[in-house]
Amino acid sequence: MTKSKKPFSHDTLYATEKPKVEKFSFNQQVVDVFPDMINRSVPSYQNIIDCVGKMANLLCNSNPIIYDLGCSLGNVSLSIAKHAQSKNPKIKGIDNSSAMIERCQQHIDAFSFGNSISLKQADLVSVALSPCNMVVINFTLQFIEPTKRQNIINKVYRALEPKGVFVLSEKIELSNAVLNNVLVDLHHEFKRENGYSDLEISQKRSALEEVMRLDTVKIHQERLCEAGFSNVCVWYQHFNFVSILAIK
Ligand SMILES: Nc1ncnc2c1ncn2[C@@H]1O[C@H](C[S@+](CC[C@H]([NH3+])C(=O)[O-])CC(=O)[O-])[C@@H](O)[C@H]1O
Ligand SMILES: O=C(O)C(=O)Cc1ccccc1
Repeated sequence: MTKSKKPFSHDTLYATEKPKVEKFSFNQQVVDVFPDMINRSVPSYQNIIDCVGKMANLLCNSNPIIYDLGCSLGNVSLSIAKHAQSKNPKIKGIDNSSAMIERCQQHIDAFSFGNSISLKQADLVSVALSPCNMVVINFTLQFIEPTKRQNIINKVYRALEPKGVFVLSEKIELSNAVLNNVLVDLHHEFKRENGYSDLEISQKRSALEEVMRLDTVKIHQERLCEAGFSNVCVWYQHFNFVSILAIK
């Protein structure tokens, strides 16, 4: 029997007070509200998605192989398929959440780009990457245990062909506590403006505490340098959300 395609819902996961806030996980409940949650929680999310598609078109030659690591519902993959259509990309989306991958496949099937995107359920820590021309990790490294991050970046570097493109987007923290608090407050204000209450903001913050560990931009740059990247810049920042471009 085919699964019914439930429409996505408004995110109210943390709207009522919980006796105990469980650790955040990318389960079915999160998948069902994911588009609403990510757009209302990540400043300039849609703009970053569009720009990454345009970068693929600008920076890749014909027939590129492109990884979307931590693909969720495939928004990066779909943006690349759309903006870089004339380059005939072969896009590989990977995510370790079975609920996400299943819904991502339905989402991609609804578009006509299905034959350029293939999906796989796997953990970024252990998955092997084939030779490729571009890798995107959009807001996913932050969910991986910090001690395992360098190996993933090394693996990306080794898989990329010369002139290969790496886009790494992350929520960050600043080592300067005064400035860090300002950016955190600005982000919370962004969430309030998008309809989240103080209770929702604080319960989600507790849920994410052990699951999402943030690095500074300096740590990210050092990891990229350690892996071998010599061309690295921050190409986008909105509050405490950044996107870094590295070219091999
Ligand atoms: N170890 C892991 N291995 C593979 N996937 C993982 C792992 N840990 C977490 N994930 C997956 O990483 C994704 C993070 S969301 C990415 C948004 C997307 N890139 C987007 O541009 O829409 C970001 C967010 O929700 O803030 C989820 O789908 C997890 O299942
Ligand atoms: O919601 C937040 O506060 C965030 O930091 C971003 C986020 C977005 C979606 C899932 C997990 C974290």
